[in-house]
Amino acid sequence: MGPVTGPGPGPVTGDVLISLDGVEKVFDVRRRTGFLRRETREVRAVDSLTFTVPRGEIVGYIGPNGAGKSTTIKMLTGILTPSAGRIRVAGIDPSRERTRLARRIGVVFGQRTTLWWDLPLIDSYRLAHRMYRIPDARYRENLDRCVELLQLGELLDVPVRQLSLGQRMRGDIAAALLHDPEVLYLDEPTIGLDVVSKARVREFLRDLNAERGTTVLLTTHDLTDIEQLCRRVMVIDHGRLVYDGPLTGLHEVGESERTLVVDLERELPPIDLGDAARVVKVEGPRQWLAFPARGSAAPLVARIAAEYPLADLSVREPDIEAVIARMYAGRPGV
Ligand SMILES: Nc1ncnc2c1ncn2[C@@H]1O[C@H](COP(=O)(O)OP(=O)(O)OP(=O)(O)O)[C@@H](O)[C@H]1O
Repeated sequence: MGPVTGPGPGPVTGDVLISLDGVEKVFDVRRRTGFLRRETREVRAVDSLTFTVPRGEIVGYIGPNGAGKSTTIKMLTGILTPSAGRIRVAGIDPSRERTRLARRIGVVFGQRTTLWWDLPLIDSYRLAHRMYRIPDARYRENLDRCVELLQLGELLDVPVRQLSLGQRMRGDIAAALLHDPEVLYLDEPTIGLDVVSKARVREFLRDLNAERGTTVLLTTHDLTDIEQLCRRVMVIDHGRLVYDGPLTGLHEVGESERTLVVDLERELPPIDLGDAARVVKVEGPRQWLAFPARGSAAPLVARIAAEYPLADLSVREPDIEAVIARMYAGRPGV
């Protein structure tokens, strides 16, 4: 079964920077089944994966734990070789020409750093300067820009191990960009960051994409990252692509619900709006009502205001994790 395709983001017209065609990755996992007996089991981490990403796009790549996201990114960087299928990134077969590809891509793994732990931050950048043979003027320009936009100025002489998580993450993002990569793979770039650091990282990525046209493939469990950065989302589950399209379309596929949070002037029995909405929670004078995401909140608000002593009210957008879960639930066998 192919992925569900949303109504956009429209046909791919720009040049294709990343392409996967029927890509598979199977791991042989050996397991002990007795004193001397071992059994080899196949884990199909990625299965029949086919998609393209045009230059300049920011794509969210999401799915539950163990879905195959990291395996895909490892194949796209050349760390892992596919068991079957064809991958091209900037015209290069990643597993065959990993070193040549390394000059064209940047990678940030949120859960581990590529920076030198005991050295001041600037030393990792100097090493990258030499390793990638970045022309001096370009290195200076890129470094200055990252230092300014990621606010690294006061951190350059601090050993990496002394940086906070958010500071280190900004340091890692800069390290991935000094050699002007055309593609940036980001695996959980905002994990563990506070709200302010998250916002800073997102703003930086938006600017980078707008000004330099850097293509970004973003893996995250923080769906606000996706909402704020990506027009297109790919959802993977059990190694297969199950959705490819805009985020709004994902809501529709998931037939999700929005929530009205209603504060009444006093505690009352659950609000009754018939089939239009249903009460999912009551806590004192506050009630939560779920209604279809596609519907408008306005008539519901009007009815509540007319029939109940209303003190305050707000609308909550669907939790996208829930949308995805619902989507899987509705598609047995994917
Ligand atoms: N080196 C490996 N050897 C054996 N199995 C592996 C290996 N790497 C990944 N897997 C398996 O492949 C499947 C996909 O794993 P992967 O790490 O790609 O998922 P993920 O979507 O990145 O998950 P998460 O969100 O938890 O990081 C899982 O079942 C995992 O156990």
